[in-house]
Amino acid sequence: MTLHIGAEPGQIAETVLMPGDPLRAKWATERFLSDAECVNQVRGMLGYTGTWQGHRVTIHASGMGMASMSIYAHELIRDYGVRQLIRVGSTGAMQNHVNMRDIVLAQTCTTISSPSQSLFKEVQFAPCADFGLLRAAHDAACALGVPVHVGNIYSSDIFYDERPDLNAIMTRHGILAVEMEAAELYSVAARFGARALAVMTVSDHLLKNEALDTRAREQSFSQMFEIALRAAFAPRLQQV
Ligand SMILES: O=P(O)(O)O[C@H]1O[C@H](CO)[C@@H](O)[C@H]1O
Ligand SMILES: O=c1cc[nH]c(=O)[nH]1
Repeated sequence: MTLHIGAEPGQIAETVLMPGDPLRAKWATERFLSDAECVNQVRGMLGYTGTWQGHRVTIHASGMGMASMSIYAHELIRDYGVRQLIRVGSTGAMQNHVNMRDIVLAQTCTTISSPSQSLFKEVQFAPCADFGLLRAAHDAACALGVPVHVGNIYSSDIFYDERPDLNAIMTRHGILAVEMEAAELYSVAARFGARALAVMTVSDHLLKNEALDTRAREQSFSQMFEIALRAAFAPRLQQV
């Protein structure tokens, strides 16, 4: 047990999928995993371990925001020996060519504040995805015929943003979409030598003012989970 995770040693798999929403973790477990057991309920941050096509995997929520992600990624890697972490989240598109429900793979993340900044100070660290996971996720999306975009995203620590000028700068510089966890996930994974990737579904469009409802965000992102699971267990990665 850690301060925030109630699982016993060995109850968490080396691969963890991390949705922000605990109820998305429950939904995805019921849909994708066999022989699943609930391994964490502390603070309602649900985590489940089971198998997908014979591979052991944990689906554990991160909560919203980089402060919350930072705690779970840290404890999962440091205390439970997790080796690869894939965020499975929703995101808001910032480009016209990115459409609702498209998949966004975060190659790198831009941020103006994150928990890791207290460590980096004047260093402008560039959090980036594990290339093997990124390539495997892109392959999986293409094989499934899902529209997919790979590039820079904006990890913000504010959902109700009062800085439209900032969003405009991000859009001008080609940033695909905004979300609230990936930069910190990549930074913590880098610190501990683990692999990380963020696979996201476009749930909102900042330029077109479109949005999915709450139920869709919780229970309709099956392609995103399929892509994340295929990427995690792509045959090539077993040899790493
Ligand atoms: O749907 P999740 O994975 O929670 O991701 C996005 O949704 C939340 C905001 O509504 C933030 O956590 C953001 O990153
Ligand atoms: O607009 C959005 C949509 C999802 N997540 C965010 O952080 N922002």
